[in-house]
Amino acid sequence: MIRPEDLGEGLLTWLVEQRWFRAKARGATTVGTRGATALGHGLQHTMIEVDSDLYQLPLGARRDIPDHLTPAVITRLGDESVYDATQDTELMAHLLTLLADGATVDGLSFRTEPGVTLERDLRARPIGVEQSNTSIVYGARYILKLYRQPDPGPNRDVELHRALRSAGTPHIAAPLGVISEGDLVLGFLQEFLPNAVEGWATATASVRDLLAEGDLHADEVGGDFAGEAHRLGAAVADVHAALATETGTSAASPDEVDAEVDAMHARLDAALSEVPELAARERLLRSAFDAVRELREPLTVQQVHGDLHLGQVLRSNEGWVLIDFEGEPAAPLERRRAPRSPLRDVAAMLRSFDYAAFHLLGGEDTDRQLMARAEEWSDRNRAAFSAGYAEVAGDPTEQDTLLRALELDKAVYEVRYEHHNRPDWLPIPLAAIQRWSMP
Ligand SMILES: Nc1ncnc2c1ncn2[C@@H]1O[C@H](COP(=O)(O)OP(=O)(O)O)[C@@H](O)[C@H]1O
Ligand SMILES: O=P(O)(O)O[C@H]1O[C@H](CO)[C@@H](O[C@H]2O[C@H](CO)[C@@H](O)[C@H](O)[C@H]2O)[C@H](O)[C@H]1O
Repeated sequence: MIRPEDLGEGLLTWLVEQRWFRAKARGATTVGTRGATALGHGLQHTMIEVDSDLYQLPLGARRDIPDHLTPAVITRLGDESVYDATQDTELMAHLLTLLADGATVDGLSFRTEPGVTLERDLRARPIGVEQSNTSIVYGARYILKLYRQPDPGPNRDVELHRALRSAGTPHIAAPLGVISEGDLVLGFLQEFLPNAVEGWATATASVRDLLAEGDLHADEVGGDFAGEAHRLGAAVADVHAALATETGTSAASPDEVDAEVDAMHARLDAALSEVPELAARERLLRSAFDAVRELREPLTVQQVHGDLHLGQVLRSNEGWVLIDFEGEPAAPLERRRAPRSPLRDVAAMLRSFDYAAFHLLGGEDTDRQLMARAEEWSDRNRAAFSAGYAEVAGDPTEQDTLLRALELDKAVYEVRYEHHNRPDWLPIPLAAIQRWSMP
């Protein structure tokens, strides 16, 4: 068995470089083993505790490392290189076999969903996209997501996919199997959509088309996205309706509404302390949040996606599919599981249209004509999305006070997110907040 403690500084240095390692600012100082299971074929499943956080780290070790595995090497131990096994196609193929067998190895169980029989011997490949976890694709049939920092208890991604599957919505990738250890869900196998394209890629291609055509309007260029935006709105509304049927809805009490508004103010406080440029808009933001306290209609809450944006929707041959129901990254488990207004997802997607429209333009001295075009694209697609949503689950624009507060709250969240992760993109949410404040 490989003991992570024996990998020393090499492991600590490697960990902080991984996209999925969450405590980057704090760094990694100590590593301990919380579980190690030999799964056969040289694959070792390992749970490590880095300082006080639990991570999943499948490991492999070889004397001679083939070229394609060199980037996965963590460090050397004796005469072997120890590496991240998620990048080893042979070892990952073995995981599919364990799932197909319904195996149990020590405490780890590999189970398919009821009625699912898996195809075996499919070629495994790491998906190789930027993501918070690590996913492996099998043939063109399945995708397995290994949660890098699994939460104890029911896994929201799995539970909500199961609920949506049972409601029969076509707007998800079917759940096919789960790898777990006790109450920790470690892996989730789903149908892979081979020809699907991320919403962000198609939307931003459309924006590029428009910006390249200085004289044409958004509805005149070849890559107009409004039809897709409309269908996406309807798909999100269908998912909300299905979640409401399967997991219920309730009316938030006045105290709960107050708590929600207090949380918006608290997020703003945190953002203000890090990004002083926001101070000029503080009054506008606080009054938009407080307006929610005065709403007359009861606030309906239910399970929602929780982290919706154009990178979380795929356009498949059959239509739009929503993925990744884990909820807002980095939010505490309780907050991710709590029922929320479905307008949170709507607001988040509206923000995403704004991002897609403006992400190419950057700072303040941008060409006015291009800014006007981007705004036109954003308005057109936001309206189309809302209209598509309205056809299935009620018009979100009729709740404009709530929608405005939720969009601004999301923009404040994005200010912090960009400040920490992509400072070059900070002007996008800042400029959006600035535009709102204009008459
Ligand atoms: N069912 C699927 N079919 C095809 N591609 C998928 C599927 N699910 C996810 N993907 C691809 O994998 C990427 C990461 O998936 P996601 O569930 O968002 O992982 P993470 O939680 O790590 O961000 C997505 O952006 C998408 O490109
Ligand atoms: O995809 P994640 O679940 O990790 O979500 C986080 O990262 C997103 C960026 O990858 C971030 O989304 C923001 O940028 C998107 C463009 O890259 C844009 O479409 C979104 O509207 C915007 O919020 C998301 O906020 C964050 O939680």
